[in-house]
Amino acid sequence: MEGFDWQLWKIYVVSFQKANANGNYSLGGLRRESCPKPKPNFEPPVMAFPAEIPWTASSLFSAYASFAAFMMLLRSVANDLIPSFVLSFLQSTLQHLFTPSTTEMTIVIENQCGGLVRNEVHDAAETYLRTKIGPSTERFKVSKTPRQKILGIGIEKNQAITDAFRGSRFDWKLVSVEPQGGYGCGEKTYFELTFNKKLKEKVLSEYLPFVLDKAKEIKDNERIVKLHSMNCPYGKNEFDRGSVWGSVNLEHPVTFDKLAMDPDGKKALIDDLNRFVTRKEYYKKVGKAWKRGYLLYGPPGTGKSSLVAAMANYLKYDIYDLELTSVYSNLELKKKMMATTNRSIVVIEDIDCSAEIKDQDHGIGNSKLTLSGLLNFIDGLWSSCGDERIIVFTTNHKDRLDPALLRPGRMDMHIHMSFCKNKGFRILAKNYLGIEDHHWLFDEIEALLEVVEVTPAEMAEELMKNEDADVALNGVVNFLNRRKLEADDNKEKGKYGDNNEREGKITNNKKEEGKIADGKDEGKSVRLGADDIEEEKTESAQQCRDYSRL
Ligand SMILES: Nc1ncnc2c1ncn2[C@@H]1O[C@H](COP(=O)(O)OP(=O)(O)OP(=O)(O)O)[C@@H](O)[C@H]1O
Repeated sequence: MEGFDWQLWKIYVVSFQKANANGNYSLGGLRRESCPKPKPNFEPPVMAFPAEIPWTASSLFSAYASFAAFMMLLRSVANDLIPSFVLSFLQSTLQHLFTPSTTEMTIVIENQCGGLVRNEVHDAAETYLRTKIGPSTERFKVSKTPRQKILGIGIEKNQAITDAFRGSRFDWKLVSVEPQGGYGCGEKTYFELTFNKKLKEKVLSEYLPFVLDKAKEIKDNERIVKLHSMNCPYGKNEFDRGSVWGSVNLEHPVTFDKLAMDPDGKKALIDDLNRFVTRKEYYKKVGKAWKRGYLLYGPPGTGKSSLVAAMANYLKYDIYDLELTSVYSNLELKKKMMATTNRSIVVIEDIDCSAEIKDQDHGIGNSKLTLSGLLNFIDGLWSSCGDERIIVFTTNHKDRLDPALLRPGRMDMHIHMSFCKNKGFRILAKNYLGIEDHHWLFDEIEALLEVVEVTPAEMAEELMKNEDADVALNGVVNFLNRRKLEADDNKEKGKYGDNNEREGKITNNKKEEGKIADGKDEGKSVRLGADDIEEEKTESAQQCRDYSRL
């Protein structure tokens, strides 16, 4: 046949034989001696294999070009003649037959669960995998907002991260898809989690729950605790927009181990908090709102406010400082309480004297703040507006509180913050002077503390006066001796010694008692204090826990 390249035909036939019969031929090095010799007198157009054909690079290239052209022709003929569903069936069957079966499986974790609801697994993976960025990671993100104290790091798109969990390997990849929709369509991201097929059950029942738990723990640790106040001097930030509260970051560095408290009492409180935060299902089961009330009582300067800050730092709960003197009606109280968030501590400080309720001259019901309004928020309204709430009342005079406030179920735990005693002093000496063990002045100081009443705040002030332990502790001894002499001289001036400030407070509170009595005479239910509470009765009714043994 004129113009037909028989040499190319030979290459085609040879390579075809190799692919099917796994013979001796290979495309890169054709062994011409293996080719069947053409029959004598063999002539085109019958297939011919000239015996001595030189195999050059150009002839190989021409062969490839001819083969490609032939395949294209075949394909277009097949497309024209064979129905498309038959073609796709053949295609998938061939693919199934020739694709080696993989041992791996991939889970796709999208950022949304449908609609606008965030996929918690995606968010948890994002948080968790940040901790897995290591030397093998090629790219990752770094950011910082003005409110952040430390740099935030994040996973970069298409970056693979490898994790190990209980002896198994897991490969993660963050994939980003350009938004398809119009304006307002955010970037869509998803994680691909690839693992051995055999681990499917382990992934669903162990690994992913582990990632969720771990992410929650990381978030909790990173959480910045906020102090919300009704009259926040710094105004409202972007998170408080539309809220009745303003907030600042709670910078109070106090922790439980820095607090001068009886160790047993401190442990009991920490155990109680730990139990509370893990009992979501329990509260649901018994049909109670997930809340807890604490009453902190004791003289000024014994650490009541510090204890609230320590609780907030420990739980990573925000604090809402509710000043009852600025709340004028039950309705206002309701609005303020509804604007608080879950996982928060609502503090009402000095409830005995701050609750100088301002009745309005006009109106009834919600137009004034009443004790029953407050109780309703603790038991009724509060119960229905949120989870994981803690309410703390502080008072210098527990005996002046209305028994209704102390009823079981309202204040679950009563904590007495008392004067500085030996164990409390040791904690302060460690905090302020770094004394871990013993100091030669400790015995003298501890003997004085048995007979002298000083608050932890006063003791802390003395300890801060000098960094040299000997000098500071000598100062403490002198201070305690002075106080002892003064107390001996002024025993008749009352149990707080000659502290004029305190006397003033007591006097004022006594004045207030008068007011309260007057209020009751007038039949008003608005005074939160009470001057006729029997301590014994209240204590026994409450099964009150007293942690005064400092
Ligand atoms: N128990 C304590 N342990 C450690 N430090 C304390 C303790 N009590 C008081 N202090 C120190 O005294 C300061 C004042 O204490 P704090 O305001 O917590 O007392 P308080 O009982 O709330 O007083 P008040 O009743 O006047 O509000 C604290 O900042 C802290 O430095």
